Amino acid sequence: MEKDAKIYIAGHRGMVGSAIHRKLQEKGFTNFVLKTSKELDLRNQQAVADFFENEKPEYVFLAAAKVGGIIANNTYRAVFLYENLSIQNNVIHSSFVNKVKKLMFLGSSCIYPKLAPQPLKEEYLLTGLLEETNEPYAIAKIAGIKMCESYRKQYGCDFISVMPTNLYGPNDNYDLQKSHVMPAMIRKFHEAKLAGNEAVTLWGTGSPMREFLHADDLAEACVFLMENYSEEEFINVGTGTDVTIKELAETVKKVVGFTGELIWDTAKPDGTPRKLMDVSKLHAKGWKHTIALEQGIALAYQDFLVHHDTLRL
Ligand SMILES: NC(=O)c1ccc[n+]([C@@H]2O[C@H](COP(=O)([O-])OP(=O)(O)OC[C@H]3O[C@@H](n4cnc5c(N)ncnc54)[C@H](OP(=O)(O)O)[C@@H]3O)[C@@H](O)[C@H]2O)c1
Ligand SMILES: C[C@@H]1O[C@H](OP(=O)(O)OP(=O)(O)OC[C@H]2O[C@@H](n3cnc4c(=O)[nH]c(N)nc43)[C@H](O)[C@@H]2O)[C@@H](O)[C@H](O)[C@@H]1O
Repeated sequence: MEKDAKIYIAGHRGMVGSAIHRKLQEKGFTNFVLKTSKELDLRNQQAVADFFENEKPEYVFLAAAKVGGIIANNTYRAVFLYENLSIQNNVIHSSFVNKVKKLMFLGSSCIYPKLAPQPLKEEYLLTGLLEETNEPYAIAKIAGIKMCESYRKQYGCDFISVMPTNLYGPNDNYDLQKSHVMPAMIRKFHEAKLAGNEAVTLWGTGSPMREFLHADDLAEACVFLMENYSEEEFINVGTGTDVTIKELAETVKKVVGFTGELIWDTAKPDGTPRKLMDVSKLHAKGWKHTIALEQGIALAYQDFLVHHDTLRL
């Protein structure tokens, strides 16, 4: 990517899009096209077609999506399927029509079968049944992977897909009904500490295992892969290590400084028992994460405190 190349970051106000924007600026890129969902609703096919025809971006990071934690995915199943399919279909097809030089589609580790062997190798895609709570979202993400693969095969487009593991960091969503586990824990422990509560209630049994990558690490990987990866097969992005949700809770509790008890609400779903990424392909390409989990949680908590008034709560 040339330093003055015209870059469109779809979803630049979200956690991932804003991290990619910061990383590109840090690396000296200057020419961005940025639109909020109010300015350009990516579900609207004609609006997206007009935008690409007028702006002619050269590079596209597709980080706009309907995103949420386990309960949001399970509750708004139709919304997650319809909106994600619409957004990605419109952006990927318009990128083809308007001869975008390169596009990156962001998927998620939930594309893998629920009971796939661990760690998850890229070749395990479509080898078994998906986790029930996020099947519609995962189906949309798999369709996005196949869009990029098919546009490359049929039309020769340089469209790549990256599959990030569970993420956290600045600009995360802290709405307790819709968020992922990390922002939920940060907010719950913080508010319980301030209120002097004796216990915090968390979801499920605490036994599932999850891998966590800081959004700034992901953004660095995305810029690296945009510049160094042009293969048909998608690529996993993660740390290669995971923790139980109980272990995560203990670490977040320590960082936030909450000293009370944990209550596990087992009426809430656990989701996939484990989804640890195999990151050997990414490491072989020359990229490795740098932010350790406890350090990353401290950074995220700091950001939560500083930007509390403007966060999605
Ligand atoms: N968070 C995770 O743990 C995680 C893990 C793996 C993969 N990912 C992937 O990373 C990508 C970004 O996720 P994120 O966590 O950054 O989500 P996020 O913070 O919720 O940001 C999503 C962004 O998408 C934009 N958007 C949503 N609907 C839109 C629409 N109809 N038109 C235009 N823009 C729209 C929103 O723009 P406005 O702010 O302007 O409304 C928002 O800023 C997604 O593809 C997600 O699947 C996330
Ligand atoms: C990355 C995303 O991961 C999502 O799966 P997934 O890791 O289970 O999503 P999370 O919502 O992060 O939940 C991870 C684990 O943490 C538990 N958990 C404990 N307390 C809480 C809490 O207060 N809030 C939340 N949200 N969880 C909590 C939850 O039951 C689950 O076992 C998928 O639904 C998406 O499709 C996407 O792939």
